[in-house]
Amino acid sequence: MGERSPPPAGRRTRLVSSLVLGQRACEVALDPERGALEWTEQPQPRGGRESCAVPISEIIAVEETEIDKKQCNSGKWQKMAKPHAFTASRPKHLLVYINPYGGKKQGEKIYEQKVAPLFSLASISTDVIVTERANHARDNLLEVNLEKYDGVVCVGGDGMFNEVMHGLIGRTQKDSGIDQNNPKAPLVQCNIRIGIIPAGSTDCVCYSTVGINDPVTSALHIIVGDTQPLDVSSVHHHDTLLKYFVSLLGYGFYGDILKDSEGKRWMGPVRYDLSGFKTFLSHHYYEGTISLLPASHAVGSPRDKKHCRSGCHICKQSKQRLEIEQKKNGGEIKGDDEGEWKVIRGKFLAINIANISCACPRSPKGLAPAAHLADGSSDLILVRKCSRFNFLRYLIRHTNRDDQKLARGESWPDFHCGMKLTFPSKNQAAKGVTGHTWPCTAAFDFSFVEVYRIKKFQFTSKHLEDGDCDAKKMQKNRFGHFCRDHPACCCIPPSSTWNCDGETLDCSTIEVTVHCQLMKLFARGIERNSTLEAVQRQLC
Ligand SMILES: CCCCCCCCCCCCC/C=C/[C@@H](O)[C@H](COP(=O)(O)O)NC(=O)CCCCCCCCCCCCCCC
Ligand SMILES: Nc1ncnc2c1ncn2[C@@H]1O[C@H](COP(=O)(O)OP(=O)(O)O)[C@@H](O)[C@H]1O
Ligand SMILES: [Ca+2]
Repeated sequence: MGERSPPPAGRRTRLVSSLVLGQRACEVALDPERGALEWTEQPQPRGGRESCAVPISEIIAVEETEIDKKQCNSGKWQKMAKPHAFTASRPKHLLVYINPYGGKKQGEKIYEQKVAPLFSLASISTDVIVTERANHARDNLLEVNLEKYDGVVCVGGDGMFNEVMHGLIGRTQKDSGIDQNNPKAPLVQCNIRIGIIPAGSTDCVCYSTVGINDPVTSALHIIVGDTQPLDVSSVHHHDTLLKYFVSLLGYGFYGDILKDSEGKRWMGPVRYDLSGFKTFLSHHYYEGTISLLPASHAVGSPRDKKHCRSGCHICKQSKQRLEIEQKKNGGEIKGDDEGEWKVIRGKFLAINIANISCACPRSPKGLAPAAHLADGSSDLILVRKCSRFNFLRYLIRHTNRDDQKLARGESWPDFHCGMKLTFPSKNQAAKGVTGHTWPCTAAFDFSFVEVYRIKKFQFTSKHLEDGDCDAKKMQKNRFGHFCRDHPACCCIPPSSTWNCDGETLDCSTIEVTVHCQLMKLFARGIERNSTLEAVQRQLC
């Protein structure tokens, strides 16, 4: 570095130099206008030169090599004094919790092999705690001195993330004198960021906020200090806080899968498939009453085709709204009870509340593809009693992967309804073919599925409304032939359990409130795949 080309009038100096990358000579430029480091290969004899650029804010470390090998330590790269000081928002000290039993039990290995070397390269110091029991991380966070850390990292799945989040939310409310058991209490935002290194069974929070469950990608988001605000919902039973959740609160299908899978943890992530198959066959439905308060402030609907992406303007609007409200109320965020409650009674196979899309490798678009990470609302999905065949059609639509790249002339089979999506070849395009019909793959396009964007929710199971279990009915159901609706089982379970970020809740009667942007993650949301989204827009 060092050579200067004269700056054009009104522009800042562009530093240009030559660099040897392996055997190839490159021209390297530091462009202050674009805030990027660019390098271009010197033209090859047979033509063609490749150009690359990296934003300065995303450079992890700068290292120097000595030209005179005698002077250097066996030719090793030398670290500069402050290689991490590229932007102010980068963490320098992190507190790391590893669940050694999450997912395929690879948490410690993933951290040691893939993450720790990157943290060290970026000069991040860490205190690492390998958990010894469930709730170890949560309890530790309630008393540890957090002031010395710039963030907390959890290595594990959604359950582990949920635990760390409880520790931080609990700590923040305790320090501010807020009673978490009061469902109407204005909660105080947590300013310390959480980074998730995926090493669990579903990794839905990581996948939905980063776009992939890859430990290295997550580590890089932590290192460069990305910030992604996140909605959190609280679940109360009368005046007792049961839990907070970020991904899914599910009753019926997902509650039953979780309950069944609890004893199969030794199997690892496959436990969910096995319990899923079993739960699918049992085909239980549950009766109850739902009350919901629509998210009148929310822009958009659960059926939108425009999904929450990096820099989402809907989430930005929510942030502005929140800041105005905080200024008005002296820093507090008051619960918003405005609007008219809607009451729905019925028999449901599944009641799902998704705070975020709930995208994960099993369902790349998620249960609620249009849900936003930080808009202060959740998407409520009600799947009413229907045939097994229809429920299977609904489930299969979640496996849709239409966010993958498609090359010209390539198609991918849509086994859901027997149609194929094809990106037109150049010849076809020249003849005006824009692509085959976009298949009808929305999981919500069924008469037995309803969706709502909500800010509050209540549920009471029918058997509790009726004054609990009718003894005669329960006795009758001991004999399979009395069980008309469930020929394959010997009793109708009166109620299911709630699956709350992968943990079961003991109460079925609950009250849910969405807390806009209560947490912050080291992430930046899912980045746009411009090529693909352009194709989709063309075809739709
Ligand atoms: C026929 C195939 C149908 C596949 C349907 C896939 C839908 C997947 C939706 C997943 C939503 C996940 C929401 C996130 C929940 C997590 O927070 C939570 C905790 O995660 P952690 O273990 O990492 O701590 N994970 C879970 O609750 C697990 C959800 C289990 C989803 C597996 C569902 C498999 C269903 C298989 C049905 C088989 C039907 C076969 C019929 C012939
Ligand atoms: N050392 C430990 N022993 C047992 N359970 C633990 C330990 N550390 C964390 N847990 C609990 O394990 C549960 C599941 O962890 P998670 O990392 O989400 O794995 P998975 O994705 O496989 O469910 C969480 O609820 C967490 O509280
Ligand atoms: Ca949301």
